[in-house]
Amino acid sequence: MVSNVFTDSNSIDRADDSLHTTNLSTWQVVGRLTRDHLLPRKKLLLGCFGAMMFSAIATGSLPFLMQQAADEVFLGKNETMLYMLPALVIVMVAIKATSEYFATVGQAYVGNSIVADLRVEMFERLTQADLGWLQRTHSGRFVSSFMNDVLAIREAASLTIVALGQNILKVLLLTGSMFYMDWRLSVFAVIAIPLALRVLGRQRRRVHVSATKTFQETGDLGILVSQTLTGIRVVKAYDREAHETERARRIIDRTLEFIMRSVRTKASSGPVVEALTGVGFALAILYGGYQGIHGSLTAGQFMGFVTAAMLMYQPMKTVASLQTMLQEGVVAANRVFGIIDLDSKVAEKPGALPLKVTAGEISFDDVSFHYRDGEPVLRDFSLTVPAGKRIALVGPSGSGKSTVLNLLLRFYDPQSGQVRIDGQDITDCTISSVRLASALVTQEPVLFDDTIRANIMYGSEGASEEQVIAAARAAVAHDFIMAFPKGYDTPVGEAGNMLSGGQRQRIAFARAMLRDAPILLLDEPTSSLDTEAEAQIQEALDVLLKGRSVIMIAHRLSTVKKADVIHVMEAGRIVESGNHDELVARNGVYARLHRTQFGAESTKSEPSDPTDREPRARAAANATNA
Ligand SMILES: Nc1ncnc2c1ncn2[C@@H]1O[C@H](COP(=O)(O)OP(=O)(O)OP(=O)(O)O)[C@@H](O)[C@H]1O
Repeated sequence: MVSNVFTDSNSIDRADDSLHTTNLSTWQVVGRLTRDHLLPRKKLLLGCFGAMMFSAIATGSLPFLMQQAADEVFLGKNETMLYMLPALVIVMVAIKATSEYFATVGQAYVGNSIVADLRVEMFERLTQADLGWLQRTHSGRFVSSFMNDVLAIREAASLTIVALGQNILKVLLLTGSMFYMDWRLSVFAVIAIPLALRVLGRQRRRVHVSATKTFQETGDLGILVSQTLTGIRVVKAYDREAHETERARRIIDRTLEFIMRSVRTKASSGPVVEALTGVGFALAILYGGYQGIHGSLTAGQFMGFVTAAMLMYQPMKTVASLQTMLQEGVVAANRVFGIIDLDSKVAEKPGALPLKVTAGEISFDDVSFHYRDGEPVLRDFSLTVPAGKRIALVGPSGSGKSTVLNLLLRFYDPQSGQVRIDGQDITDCTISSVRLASALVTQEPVLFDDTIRANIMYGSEGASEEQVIAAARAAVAHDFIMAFPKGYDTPVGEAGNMLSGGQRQRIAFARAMLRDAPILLLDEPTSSLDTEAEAQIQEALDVLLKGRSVIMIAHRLSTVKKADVIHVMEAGRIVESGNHDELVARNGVYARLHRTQFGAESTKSEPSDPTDREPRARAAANATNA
């Protein structure tokens, strides 16, 4: 059954999961958690350990009190002790209870603050990670690390603290008292421990494998949930609900199987230690009893020893099975550290200075770039955008248009050549100053689940209410915003789904307007809209373009015509440049695109007449809405 589980062809194809995990051993993980997260909290930890020590001492004193009770009260008939011993027991139990309370709260605080630290570190790392790396990995995998992996690490950290602070101390104290009482008996009691450790080593490896699979499957479930909900319209339209549910069921079944493998192995580690040490314990009783009959061992000594041995077994079981119990935490930590340790390829040079934008001239000089080795995307690409001018990039799908914007925003750095803004190589400048120089408007407007105001102010947090309203007015958005009962405080819903496409795009324009960057990058902001919505945003687009250096990726004739120069890209190079009429007259790539891509919009009449595009745009819009 398990082998089927491993080889199920319906599992989700994980995008190179090994990329995101480190390969640290149990003790390396414990060492790193101790160094990075436990030692910085050493005062609190010392408090915890102090509380644990009191608890251990109080626990360790109980066998002695038992011994005294047997020897002094029962055999010695000592009445003073009859009253003293219960009082002492109450004091010790009170110390034990109080110190255990503080130890538990302190330990939970440490564990949960490690979770908080790791979540912040991962989030920071993810927001700074290279786009290429992020795009190769499904977001569900990251969500799973945030939700599940860190909790497993917390358990591992708690186990380590308890094992180190409480149980090891208890084991040492109780073993000390056992050896103090009778060393020969003690040797019998601990004789089987080395054998137990060997068996546990094998179990540790089994748990490690199951835990790895469990986390992968849990990540897959996250991916499946997120992609099913994102594509729910297509899932329903293609009648795939049952298929997706079946896929989810298989992943959930596999996860259950792997969890149960871990649980079975871990659950058996306690009994394994118990069975093996029980043999030693039986030998100790045999030897102790023999000594009681034939030797000098008193009943009190024997009872004290037996109490110490019994009290020692539970903490010893915990310490001995620690490696096995820690495996889930180790696997989870390797996944989390894989994210935290990630190096960005786009890095700031030491001593990088902020970009100084004077006029906003952009130039690409002999830029070559590839995402994957051996698959060039831009080849010796050169382009100049004079300050305040608008250029349009057109070209077949995959010709590298979006890549040009990616490089200008430093989402990636080119392998050779330079990208310059006002003569400064942007790889010599700080990343944030380069990104602040541009405002990006994407094909699909990106809105966050917040109010309209927050969405407009995204990236311009210091803006005043008047500035927000002015930006919205310029983007021809103010009137429709005010028509909502809550105005600017209207929530836009997940990804803005409570607004229409045209409204979303105008909010995105208002955001870019408020940002007021000297460079504007447009990734065909009208292509996802139908003709009516497109007509609504043309006016807003005209205001947005005014006075900026603009690179626009254009699929629509109406957008292309707003450019001063049109550059035609093919296979990572500019192959033609000019204005619309020149390029059509040349009868080259542009003319072909004009006929096939946006030319279809205009075959019936005047090319720039947007109403001629209606049937195609409607069809496209209907397809999107399907
Ligand atoms: N993150 C990525 N990793 C690997 N390859 C990529 C990545 N992004 C784009 N590519 C590849 O680079 C090439 C150029 O892509 P790009 O998105 O720049 O083209 P485009 O001209 O903007 O296309 P479209 O008009 O379809 O949006 C394509 O072959 C694409 O498959």
